[in-house]
Amino acid sequence: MAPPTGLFGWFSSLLDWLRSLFFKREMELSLVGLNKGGKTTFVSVLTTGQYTEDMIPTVGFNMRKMTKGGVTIKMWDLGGQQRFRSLWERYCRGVQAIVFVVDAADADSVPMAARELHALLERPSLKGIPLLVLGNKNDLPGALGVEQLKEMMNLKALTDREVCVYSISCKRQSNIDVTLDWLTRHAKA
Ligand SMILES: Nc1nc2c(ncn2[C@@H]2O[C@H](COP(=O)(O)OP(=O)(O)OP(=O)(O)O)[C@@H](O)[C@H]2O)c(=O)[nH]1
Ligand SMILES: [Mg+2]
Repeated sequence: MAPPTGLFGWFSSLLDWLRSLFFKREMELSLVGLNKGGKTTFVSVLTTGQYTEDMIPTVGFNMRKMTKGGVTIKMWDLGGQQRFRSLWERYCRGVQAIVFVVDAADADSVPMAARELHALLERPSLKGIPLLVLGNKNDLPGALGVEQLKEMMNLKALTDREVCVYSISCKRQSNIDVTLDWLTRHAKA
């Protein structure tokens, strides 16, 4: 971790540290979404702080763990290719949040992403689990914004759970901090 600068930075790291001593919490989340959306890249940015260009498609799934402000986050990073989508439901059961990553710069893929999302969330085993939709690759020209994604993916129809949407870029590391804040707020007490 980079040393904090100034008194405020020092004080806030101290608070983080104290919080982590007294309030250890954990959470489990699953990352789903069509292939090439950027799920594995997102996990890599969160855990290493580095953006790497040459990701290989996920076969089956990967599991990664990280700790942030006393919250241990266990992440199931699932393969998005057609043949792995039948695994999603099993790995989403019992998690504190489902994170659905969309390639916001590939508008043609959004209807298919929306179909897969709604089909997944119809499963009774996943009832009520909070959903975070990440419109990734907002560094690319023409990337869809939050309102466009809400509309195109018919997110208004999801009324039985908390739904949040952020526009992010793993490449520019934009909005990664607010995403991580949302996640840690959903840890088990
Ligand atoms: N421009 C841009 N490209 C990105 C961004 N995030 C990821 N990519 C690229 O998108 C491609 C796919 O990324 P992955 O992380 O492998 O996607 P995935 O969702 O894990 O794909 P599967 O494992 O097949 O489901 C890679 O070439 C990444 O470099 C981003 O924020 N901006
Ligand atoms: Mg992947």
